[in-house]
Amino acid sequence: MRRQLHQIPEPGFQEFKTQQLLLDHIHQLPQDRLEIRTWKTGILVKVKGVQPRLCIGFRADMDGLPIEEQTTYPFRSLHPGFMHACGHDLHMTIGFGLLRHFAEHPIEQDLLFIFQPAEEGPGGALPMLESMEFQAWKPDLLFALHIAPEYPVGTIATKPGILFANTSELFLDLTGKGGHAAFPHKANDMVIAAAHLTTQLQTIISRNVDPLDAAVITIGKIEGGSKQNIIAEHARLEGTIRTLSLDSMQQVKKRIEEVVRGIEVSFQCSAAINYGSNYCQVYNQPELTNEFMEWVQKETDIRLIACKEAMTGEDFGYFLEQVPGFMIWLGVNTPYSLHHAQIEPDEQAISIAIDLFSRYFVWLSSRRMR
Ligand SMILES: CC(=O)N[C@@H](CCC[C@H](N)C(=O)O)C(=O)O
Repeated sequence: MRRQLHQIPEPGFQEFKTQQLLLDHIHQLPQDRLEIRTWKTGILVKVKGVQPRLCIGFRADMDGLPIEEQTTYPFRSLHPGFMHACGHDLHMTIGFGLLRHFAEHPIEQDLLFIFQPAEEGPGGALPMLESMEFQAWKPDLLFALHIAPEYPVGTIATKPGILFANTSELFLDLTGKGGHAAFPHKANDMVIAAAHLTTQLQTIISRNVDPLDAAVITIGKIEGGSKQNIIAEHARLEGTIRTLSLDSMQQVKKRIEEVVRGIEVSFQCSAAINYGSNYCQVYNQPELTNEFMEWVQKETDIRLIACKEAMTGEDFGYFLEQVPGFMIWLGVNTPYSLHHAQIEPDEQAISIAIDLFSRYFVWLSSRRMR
């Protein structure tokens, strides 16, 4: 299933084939305890418990990334320019594996499996959370995982409290006066303005943010100009801001606005700032997370790492604002990072995660019954 999903990566809110493939598999399961709803390109599946007193949820994200795949896989992406380079194909397969397990072996409690679109952007969690479909089935506890290239298979990592950062997308459009390459004094070159802006943005991190309160600005894409001998009238920078505190997010945005105003003056151009979508931090409910970490150490052979927080973003944070739960990293042992065209996560991690969460849900279910 992971390999089928890997071949059809789709951008956020366009996960049509992904949704259909998941639905085809879900419809093949024993249906007597299942209730299935779709929401946009997402899916919610409830597994009715034997004597339910609460509902335990698991969320998997569904979208791919605009990356041209360069893996050695025989099952490479069939969608040119798109790739599952953030492990959502594994996340969905693990979600489905858990769903299949509990459709065949129901437990006391109700379970909710959430297949959520658009995690990479513009963010499916918040609108899904607000939807009638989700609110009608809102779980009492909710869990998720994310693959971690740097950890060996058989390892998980997590921590109570903040796990992932606050994020904001960043889009900057610079407009000046184009012209002939030979007459720079008669134009306002937006390639030069973009180059200065890119480096000045980094001084916000190094000079304006408390070094003990981590923040990141990454410009991942620059576009500008149309030909080598034409001075560019327009340039566009696309990036993302990450901060551990909301105060730093506000401070960074304020400084970006000041730096951009300076660029307008020094390069005699106009600039537009758009912050795109924002995600709140992923905050693991401390009691539940500590309890889970103790349980893993006592009851499983999994190697547990008490990790530090990371500057990754995840719209799962919005779910955790409303429902207690946590997220963990799942070791998949690959030398390439998330969002890299050559990432090849070890598929053995899939069954390890299914086994881990199925045992945890059974334990949680009987424990919460007492
Ligand atoms: C786990 C992961 O890689 N998540 C993404 C979330 C992206 C949020 C948004 N589109 C942004 O770029 O700010 C990440 O890049 O951390």
